[in-house]
Amino acid sequence: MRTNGDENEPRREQAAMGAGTVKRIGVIGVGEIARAIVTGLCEGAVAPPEVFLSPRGARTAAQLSARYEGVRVCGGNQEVVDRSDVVVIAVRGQDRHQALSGLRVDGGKLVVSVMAGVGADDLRQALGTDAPVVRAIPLPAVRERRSVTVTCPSHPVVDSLFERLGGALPVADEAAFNVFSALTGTLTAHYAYLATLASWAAGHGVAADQADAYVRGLFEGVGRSLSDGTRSLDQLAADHETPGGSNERIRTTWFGPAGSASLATALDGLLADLQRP
Ligand SMILES: NC(=O)C1=CN([C@@H]2O[C@H](COP(=O)(O)OP(=O)(O)OC[C@H]3O[C@@H](n4cnc5c(N)ncnc54)[C@H](OP(=O)(O)O)[C@@H]3O)[C@@H](O)[C@H]2O)C=CC1
Repeated sequence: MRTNGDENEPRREQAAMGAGTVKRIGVIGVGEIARAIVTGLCEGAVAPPEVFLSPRGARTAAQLSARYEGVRVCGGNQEVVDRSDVVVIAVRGQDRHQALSGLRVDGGKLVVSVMAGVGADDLRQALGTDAPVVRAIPLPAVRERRSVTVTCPSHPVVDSLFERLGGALPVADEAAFNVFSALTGTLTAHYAYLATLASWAAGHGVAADQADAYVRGLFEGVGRSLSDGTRSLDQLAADHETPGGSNERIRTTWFGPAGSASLATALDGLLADLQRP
């Protein structure tokens, strides 16, 4: 695994040169995460893969095929499978039966599922295939080839595919995979936290645009400090805190043991649901 940051520039260049082995990628379910994956693979790439898209969602598929030369929209999901070496399943979990029923996927294909909460066995059964099934957790920043994607099980072709999009983090089993999946469920709470800070400031008479810009700037700085892997997360917190000062006050009064426990309980509940067969 590699981390985000400027040290990744050579890797982005390598990605832009089209390094990697997958030549034909199919995508069933062309929504937001599919758009990010296809954009990351194709934008500025010298030798991007051929990409075959399902006819749904039509609007995004049409936009991607208009923008990138090697991207085509197929007449149906079976055609996507037939034309591809690697098939990415990117429908919502509840749509998988409709999207996959009746599909023939021979054992020579490689299936990559990005659906949250759908186990590999479940998917293999739904497809009635003995093709290898790899689960992955791409995030929207794969669009800029800046996000590490957790994969399970490790597969050289899939890992190299996600290396092109910012990095691959293969994990040993689906239990670990689900823990990482639960972590990704915390992202929008983070944005909501920032929005709450800005709105609190505006509520105290600060111009809303100034509050918004200031909060963004504060946390961009925090984000940059995370790329310093030599300091633990606890150390980073301590380094930002004066004993008895404002940060310690807010951390201990608002996010004390009860706050931590409440977050852990929410994560435990999410994990239990992700593990449910
Ligand atoms: N968004 C994210 O950040 C991430 C999402 N995921 C996972 O990716 C999956 C998709 O999420 P997301 O992209 O946000 O969802 P979207 O709703 O944006 O995209 C899902 C797409 O699936 C299409 N679809 C529905 N039924 C079929 C079908 N029968 N055949 C082909 N395509 C179909 C929909 O088409 P239509 O528009 O025509 O209904 C839609 O375009 C989910 O399982 C989610 O858990 C994983 C990691 C991150």
